[in-house]
Amino acid sequence: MFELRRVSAGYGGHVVLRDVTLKVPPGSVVALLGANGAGKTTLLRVASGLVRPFAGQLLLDDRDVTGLRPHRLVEAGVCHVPEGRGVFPSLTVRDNLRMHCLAGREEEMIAKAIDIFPSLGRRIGALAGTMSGGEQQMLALARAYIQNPRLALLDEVSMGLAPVVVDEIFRFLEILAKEGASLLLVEQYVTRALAIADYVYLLNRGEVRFVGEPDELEGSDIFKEYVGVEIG
Ligand SMILES: Nc1ncnc2c1ncn2[C@@H]1O[C@H](COP(=O)(O)OP(=O)(O)OP(=O)(O)O)[C@@H](O)[C@H]1O
Repeated sequence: MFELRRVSAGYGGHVVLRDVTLKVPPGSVVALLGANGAGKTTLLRVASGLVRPFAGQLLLDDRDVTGLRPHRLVEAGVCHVPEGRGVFPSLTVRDNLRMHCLAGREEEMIAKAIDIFPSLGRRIGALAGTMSGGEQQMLALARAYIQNPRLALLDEVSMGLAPVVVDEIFRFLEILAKEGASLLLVEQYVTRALAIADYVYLLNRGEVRFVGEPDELEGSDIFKEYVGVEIG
């Protein structure tokens, strides 16, 4: 179980998250929804150790991991696929993948990446920056996948991509979850996120306004109230 317990966080003196409690049970998919600026990206940054909370705790299997450096959280199985992907454009696909491989297991782990996204195999020697947005996103996801994450933090991973690529990415997310990873998913395609989610959190101005199962949200006006549009 991964948990943010009563977390407040932000940047400098600017408070973005206020007293946020959020739980990601083992093997579950949690969708984190909210309007632009609600604090979703900040919450993922807190979860991966990039932003240190002002108050509150991060717990991983009841162990207090608050204040651990990001690489320690990676070692504990927390993988962050950030907004903007974070791939290195001037490195090849192979070298982007190699940076996330364990010593001595490079070939096996790269094969695993190609197996899940065959198009990466066809571009293995290409510079990442020369690939399409969809291929770069697949590379970012493959880097997380080959590390066998226990918790994947996924920030708008389908943003700006063609529908056929979005389909492939959602198929991948289902495989990732079936293989046992927990997912914390920030996603603009709300209906698609709800279709694979076990639980939903709705964030508004840095506070949690709703926690429940997707069915409960679909039947209520609360999404429209805080996000300003109907679910769709
Ligand atoms: N590095 C930063 N320094 C200062 N303020 C920031 C920084 N990043 C985000 N903010 C502010 O924090 C607030 C929440 O931003 P955040 O990106 O977490 O929201 P979000 O829900 O992910 O929004 P979006 O859907 O637009 O990405 C906003 O007011 C934003 O301007």
